[in-house]
Amino acid sequence: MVVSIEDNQPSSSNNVGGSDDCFLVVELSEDDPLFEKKLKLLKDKGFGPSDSVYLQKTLVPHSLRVKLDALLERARIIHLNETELYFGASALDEGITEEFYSPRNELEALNCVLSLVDHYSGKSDVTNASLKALRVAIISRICNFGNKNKLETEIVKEACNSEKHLMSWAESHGLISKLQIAYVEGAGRGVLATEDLGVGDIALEIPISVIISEDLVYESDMIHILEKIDGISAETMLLLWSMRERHNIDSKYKFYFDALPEQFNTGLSFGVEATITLDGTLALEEILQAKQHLRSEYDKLFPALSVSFPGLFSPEFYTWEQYLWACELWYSNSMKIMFPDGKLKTCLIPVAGFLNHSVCPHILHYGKVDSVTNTLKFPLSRPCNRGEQCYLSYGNLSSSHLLTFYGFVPQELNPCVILSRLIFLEFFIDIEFVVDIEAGPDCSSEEGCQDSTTHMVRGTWLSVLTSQGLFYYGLPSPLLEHLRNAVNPGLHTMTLLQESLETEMMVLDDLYAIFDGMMKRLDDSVLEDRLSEKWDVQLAIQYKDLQRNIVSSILTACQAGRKMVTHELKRCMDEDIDG
Ligand SMILES: C[S@@+](CC[C@H](N)C(=O)[O-])C[C@H]1O[C@@H](n2cnc3c(N)ncnc32)[C@H](O)[C@@H]1O
Repeated sequence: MVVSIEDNQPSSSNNVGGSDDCFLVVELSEDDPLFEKKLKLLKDKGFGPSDSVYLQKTLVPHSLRVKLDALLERARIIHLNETELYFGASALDEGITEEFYSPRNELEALNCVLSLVDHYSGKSDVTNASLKALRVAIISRICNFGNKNKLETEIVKEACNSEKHLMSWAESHGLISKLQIAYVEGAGRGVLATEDLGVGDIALEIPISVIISEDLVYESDMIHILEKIDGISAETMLLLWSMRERHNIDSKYKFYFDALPEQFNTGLSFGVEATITLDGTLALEEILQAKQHLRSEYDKLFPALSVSFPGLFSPEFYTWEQYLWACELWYSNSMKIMFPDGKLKTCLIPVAGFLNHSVCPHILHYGKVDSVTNTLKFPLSRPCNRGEQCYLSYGNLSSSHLLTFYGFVPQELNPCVILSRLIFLEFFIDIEFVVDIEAGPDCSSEEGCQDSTTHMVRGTWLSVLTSQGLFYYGLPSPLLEHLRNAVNPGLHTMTLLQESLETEMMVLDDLYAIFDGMMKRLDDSVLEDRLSEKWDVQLAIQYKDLQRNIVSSILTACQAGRKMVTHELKRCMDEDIDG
């Protein structure tokens, strides 16, 4: 995505003038992997790939709001990720005017427009008063948005010595932090703002000298053995390096390793009972496959390496359990960082590794080392008040992925927020899951075949109906389209004619059957005292509850749809009889 500014002054022909007037352009980059889909969406809304929004020198508040909305509408589409695009498109196709697609997308869009304004305002010869007013309006929207999506954090206890030592060590290497570590309810450690932080403030600035990257393996005595292993990745080398370094009392990173938990409690460590509890869910397959894959990777390396090089790969440090621990560490704590040499490396980042995940994060833009300061900066995209927990987004990850590799189930958004908006899109990643449905005959011709074979659904909680009433039911259009095509490949336009309605009924019946089968597999055996269960069983129950809620809301949507279609079919037939 490119955000650009058009410096051209308006020509006299378009009847605007004055050297302090300006154009702001939100531009869709042709390099965007989702370019075609976003372009279509932009066009559907009557926009182009790089529309200019003209800003007069001064604007009355109402006009300013209109301009900001115009910029935001485009910026939202340009910043959609694949999942948001999938669901967002359905709402737009059906004429639902959506306030926003997801908290992350809204913050991206607001920050994109903000950077546009800041870039333009930074020009020494610009004295456009509207730019200043626009900036104030954007910041105010960001603050309001953040306040609506605020998550309360319950502090369990202060940081322990291991975390305090890590902080002091990192500071001695140049860390600048406006955050402090604490134990928070439900997420182990987290970080809290030590002062009121505003948009653009740097919450953390981490010198690269404390970052753990593949460079350390290349400098280590292991490298001459590791580089002889056919096809070994930098990540696997790091995994093996960290398994030994963890026990090295002279390690430069001792304070980092000392502050890591003995056990990570992700889905990869689930015991038998928790695994059984997951029966019928999508996460079960993901966990079993991931574990099987890791075990086969381990078996390729061990005990062979320990037998051949016991000095480097001591058997006591390279057990399967310790390998799994290192996998969990890297899956749940690593970040991909771009270094000044242009290389993208998977890294462990002391202190930043205490940032927990949220769908409405404070930090959106990080991940590129500043080549001037040789530091990694974590700037805020929305304010974080003193004492408030500061969050990051771990990315566009499904709930089964979060369970498997991070060991938590995302929390639903506040139900009041949901009800007040009466729309399903906000649920986004929290309740999304993937259903494999056999690909339609035309899928091979479409770009990104994965899209065509994998469909996503999410709970609607409320059945959303469009102004047209039919053919939507709060379910994503790409999924409905796919099923329509499978049921009746010749049918191209949806009308209220009998053939369309019968197709619709079959689609809804198929969907109902799929999800009804899924619901039956998600038995709801109530566990009397959940808190007395082990951590993994509790987590599995939480995940299963979430899945059940989603499936239940989809079944409700299907039922409501079937009722409507039955009604329309009856009307259609009555009209036929009446002639
Ligand atoms: C990068 S670490 C964050 C620091 C971590 N809380 C700790 O105590 O070290 C990622 C881990 O934090 C926990 N976590 C992160 N976000 C969470 C959330 N929203 N809810 C619950 N746990 C979360 C999970 O255990 C996850 O594997």
